[in-house]
Amino acid sequence: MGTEATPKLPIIDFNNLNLEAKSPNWELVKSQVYKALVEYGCFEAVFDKVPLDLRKAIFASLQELFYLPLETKLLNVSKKPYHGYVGQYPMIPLFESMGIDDANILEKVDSMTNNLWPDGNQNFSKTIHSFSEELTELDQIIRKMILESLGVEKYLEEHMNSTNYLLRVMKYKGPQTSDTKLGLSTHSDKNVVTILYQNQVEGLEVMTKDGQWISYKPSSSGSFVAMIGDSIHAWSNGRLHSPFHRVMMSGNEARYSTGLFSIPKGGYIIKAPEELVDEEHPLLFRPYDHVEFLKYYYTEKGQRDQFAMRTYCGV
Ligand SMILES: O=C(O)CCC(=O)C(=O)O
Ligand SMILES: [Fe+2]
Repeated sequence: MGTEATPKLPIIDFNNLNLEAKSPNWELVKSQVYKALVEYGCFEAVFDKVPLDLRKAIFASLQELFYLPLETKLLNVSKKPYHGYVGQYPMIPLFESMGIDDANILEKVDSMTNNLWPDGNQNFSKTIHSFSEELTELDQIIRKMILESLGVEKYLEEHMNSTNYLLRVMKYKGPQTSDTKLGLSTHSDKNVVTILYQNQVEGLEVMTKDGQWISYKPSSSGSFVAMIGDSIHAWSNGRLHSPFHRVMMSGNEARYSTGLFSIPKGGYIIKAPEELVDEEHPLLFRPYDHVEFLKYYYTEKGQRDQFAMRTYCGV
C-alpha cells in the first residue's frame, strides 16, 4: 500500500511567455492553464514581470494602510458590498480588509487615497496602481487562454469588457499561539479570476475536488496564486472548477495579502455560450446578473450557503 503524496498546486511559468497567437510556447502554457483550472480551479503563476521593488513596496503600503486608526479606515465606504472596509467580525477576528475599486485606474486610486489621507499619499497611490496594472496583464492572459481552450475566443472582447478590477488588500493578525486559528472562512470566489499575492506568512489553503486541503507554499517571491471564481464555472458550463479555499493562521506574525479580482459588471448577463451547451453538457446555470446574485449572496442565508450560485440560478 503506497501512501498518497500530499497534493500540491500546479506551478505554471509565465516568464518569457510568447504572446504571439498560436506560438508553441503560448499553446503549451495555455494547455497547462486549462488543465490546472479543470482539475484544481487554481495554480501558482510565476510572473516576474512585477518588479521586485514593487513587490516589496506593496507590503510597506499595506502596513501603512492598516496602521491607520479604525475611524479613518471606516471612511473607505462603497455602495458595492465587500468593496469598502471589512473587519471586526466576531467569527473571523484576525481579519481586516480594504477594497480599492478600479485599482488599475489612477484617478480612482487617487480619490480613494485622498479620502484616507486628506493631504494625499502619492507613494501609496502609485504603488497600488502600478501593482494592480501589472497584474491586470496576467488576468487578461489567463482569460484569453481560457476562452481559446474552450474554443470560444470569438467572445473575448465582450468577455473582457464585461468586467472591472477590484484590488482587495488584507491583513490577518497573528493569533499569538502555535495553534491554528481561522483567518478567513471557507468560500469560493464569485468573480471571474482572482490573483493573490502574500507576504512571507503562509496560511492559504485550497481544497481539491476530492476534499483534501492543499497548503499553499509559494516556490518563489515572484509567485502569485491564480484562481477562478463561480462566474467562470457557470460561464464555462461547469467545465472549470471554482475551488473552496480558506486562510488558517498561527504564530505571531501578521499576514498581509492582496487579491486582484476581475468582477462582472452589473447589468451584464452571464450566460454560457451556446457552443458549450449540448446534450452531453446540459445547461447548469440560468443566465444571471452578478450584482443581482450578490444581493442574495450577502443575505444571512446566502452567507451560510456554500453553494449559493447553485441555489440562486442552478438548473
Ligand atoms: O488572503 C488570502 O490569501 C486569500 C483571500 C481570499 O480568499 C479572498 O479574499 O477571497
Ligand atoms: Fe477567496
